Amino acid sequence: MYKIATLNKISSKGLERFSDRYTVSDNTSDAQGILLRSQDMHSMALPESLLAIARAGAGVNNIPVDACSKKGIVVFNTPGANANAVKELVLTGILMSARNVSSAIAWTKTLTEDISKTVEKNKSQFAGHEIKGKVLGVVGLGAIGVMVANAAESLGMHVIGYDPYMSIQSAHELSRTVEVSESLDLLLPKCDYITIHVPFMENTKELINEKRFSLMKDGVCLLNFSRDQIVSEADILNALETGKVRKYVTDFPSEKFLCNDKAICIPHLGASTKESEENCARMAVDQMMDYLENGNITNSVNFPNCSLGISTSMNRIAVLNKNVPAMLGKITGILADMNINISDLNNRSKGELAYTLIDIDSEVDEVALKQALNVNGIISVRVI
Ligand SMILES: NC(=O)c1ccc[n+]([C@@H]2O[C@H](COP(=O)([O-])OP(=O)(O)OC[C@H]3O[C@@H](n4cnc5c(N)ncnc54)[C@H](O)[C@@H]3O)[C@@H](O)[C@H]2O)c1
Ligand SMILES: O=C(O)CC[C@@H](O)C(=O)O
Repeated sequence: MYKIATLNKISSKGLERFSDRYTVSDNTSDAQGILLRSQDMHSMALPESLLAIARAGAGVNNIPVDACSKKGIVVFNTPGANANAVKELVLTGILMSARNVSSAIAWTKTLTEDISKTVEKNKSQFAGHEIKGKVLGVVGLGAIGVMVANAAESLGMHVIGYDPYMSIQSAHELSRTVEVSESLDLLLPKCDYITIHVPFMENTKELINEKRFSLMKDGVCLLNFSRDQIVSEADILNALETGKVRKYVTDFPSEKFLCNDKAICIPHLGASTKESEENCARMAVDQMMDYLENGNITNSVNFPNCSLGISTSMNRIAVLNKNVPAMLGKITGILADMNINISDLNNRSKGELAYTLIDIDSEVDEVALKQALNVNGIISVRVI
């Protein structure tokens, strides 16, 4: 039996995929797997039993990924599974800002009498502009950025994108007519709207700051559906105050934005659609089960993708190790010394980490194997 703990509400469309070999609860003690959405795990003690964490979503900044790598805990996310939901809310944000929708609705709700006359007399204060022909800058051309760029183009916007690490898949999916900028600083002065779609990491912390605001057009609209700390709070508040930024549409409200008329605050709803929650949950559960039952890794953010398909051999050995020279030779040498015959093997690396899956046709003494493989560079060993 495998024990799975959920830290957030995970769609039943995902949870129902667990077979009767699994129990699911919110109790993390003795859990082999954790499923979560945005719950912050940084101050949580990781149970010794934990083998994998699956984030039903894209961002993993709520998970202590480095600590997990050291302990041999594989961290998964669900790339692209919620991208369409975010794209639709970003377009909503652009249109709401262009047509002053949120302030207009708030004003309309204050009306008490003679409503149609008052509306016609005063509506001009909320007159907006069309987005057709306006320039949109998309920072980060991953799953969400590419969808936003393509959709905005089809609404008549001219789109400029920037992503120094764009994947082949994104390059393939991005509309040919989207202009690709060589640098962020060259993109900023050209845009009427700028939308951020990069992950939150050390090098994207306050990516949008005072210096970057100074490069933008006066009256630009900034949209942040990525993470709060990618935009400097003090600097965006100042930019709203001076009028450099006309509107800030954010999925990450804080006290200071709630009382600012120029901020359109959304309560982290980017991924909150039935479809997206189901997609993320299905993908997270499938990846978790394939890892626990077969040792296969798909869409991990710390360990490499590696598969030997469904396990049909007598035993499968899964070794998480450091990506240093001679590891594979060491592992296979130890198996040879134990008179274990290898029938299939896959070894993959990603940055400083590597993973080796080995199918064997014989029984194995798990305790003796783990003892023999307790050598420098090996993080963990599992017999499946
Ligand atoms: N609001 C929400 O509910 C919601 C939902 C999903 C994702 N997100 C956030 O959006 C982020 C992006 O999601 P995604 O699914 O598109 O992820 P993704 O990994 O597909 O795309 C991120 C892109 O950013 C690029 N990038 C990284 N650093 C960059 C930099 N300095 N400048 C420009 N580009 C850079 C990467 O190369 C990648 O192509 C997530 O990490 C998450 O924080 C929020
Ligand atoms: O789970 C959510 O609601 C938000 C997910 C989102 O922030 C993500 O990074 O995928």
